[in-house]
Amino acid sequence: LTADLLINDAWKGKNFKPINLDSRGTVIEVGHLHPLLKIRSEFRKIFLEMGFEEMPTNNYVESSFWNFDALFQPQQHPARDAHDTFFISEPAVSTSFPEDYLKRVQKVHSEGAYGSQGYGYDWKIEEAQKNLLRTHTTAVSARMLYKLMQQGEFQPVRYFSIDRVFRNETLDATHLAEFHQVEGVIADYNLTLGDLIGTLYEFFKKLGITKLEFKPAYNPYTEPSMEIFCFHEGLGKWIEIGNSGMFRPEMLLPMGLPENVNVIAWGLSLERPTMIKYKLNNIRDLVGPKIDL
Ligand SMILES: COC[C@@H]1[C@H](c2ccc(C#Cc3ccccc3)cc2)[C@@H]2CN(C(=O)Nc3ccc(OC4CC4)cc3)C[C@@H](O)[C@@H](O)CN12
Repeated sequence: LTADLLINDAWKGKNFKPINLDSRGTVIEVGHLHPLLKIRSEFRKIFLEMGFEEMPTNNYVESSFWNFDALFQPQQHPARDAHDTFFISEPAVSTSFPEDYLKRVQKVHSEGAYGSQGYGYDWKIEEAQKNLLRTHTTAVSARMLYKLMQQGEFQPVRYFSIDRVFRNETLDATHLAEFHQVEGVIADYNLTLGDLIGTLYEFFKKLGITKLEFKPAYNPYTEPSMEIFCFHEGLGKWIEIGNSGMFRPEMLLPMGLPENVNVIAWGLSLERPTMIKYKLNNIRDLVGPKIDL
């Protein structure tokens, strides 16, 4: 039956086969959501359910100041080396920083402050000005905590972010030069390590993970720090599922946060849970060019 047959009633002389109401429509090849984006939506839903506000992470290029110095990460730390970090040649530097805050950061690194002896090195602004591809979304968490105190009186907040970070690492089956970091941050009065552990139990329970173990770890910007492990029933073994800690006073006090405010935070990647859920062994099956070698 066509439009022409309908126009001049020619259809009336034609024999049509009976309509088969049980037949299925033509299958139309449609698009699919990328697995990473599906898992990202799952994490976003969990954070929103827990009362977290999403941080603005749309700046892949960051200054060394916000990516490292603001986090009390010393300028000679190996992670700030070109072997681990992608530095940007154009624009090579950022030059506008909050003057008084920058001075407090310089002091806490070089001479020490707030009861901390600092690192005792000659802190250089040129090092802090170097632009890079952010190595963690914790740079955004630092910006948000500083901004919080610029808006007036401290108030408790819960922030989260899920976005790309870049590390100049050796590539292998499970590591690319970039991955998506998932990060949760809670700032409130008198938070303890118990609050961090309780929050982690609540967060991972929503992922169906209940058997957690914590191992002491080290991060330049958190003390204490803990690696997070879970017993994965499907894999039948303990696996590392993230890292966490309490931001150091040397990071928080220069921002102007009150002494009785603590900030707990944790991070994990988006790729690892996605690869496990979709039973992928090579990260290139998840991202990157489809090259059949
Ligand atoms: C250079 O590697 C960094 C990345 C990535 C990572 C590590 C640490 C942080 C962090 C942090 C942090 C700490 C303190 C304060 C703020 C942020 C973020 C991402 C994962 C972190 N990891 C990781 O995601 N593992 C993971 C997470 C979830 C998961 O779900 C399955 C259903 C059960 C499975 C696995 C652990 C390892 O994969 C690790 O080898 C690789 N890590």
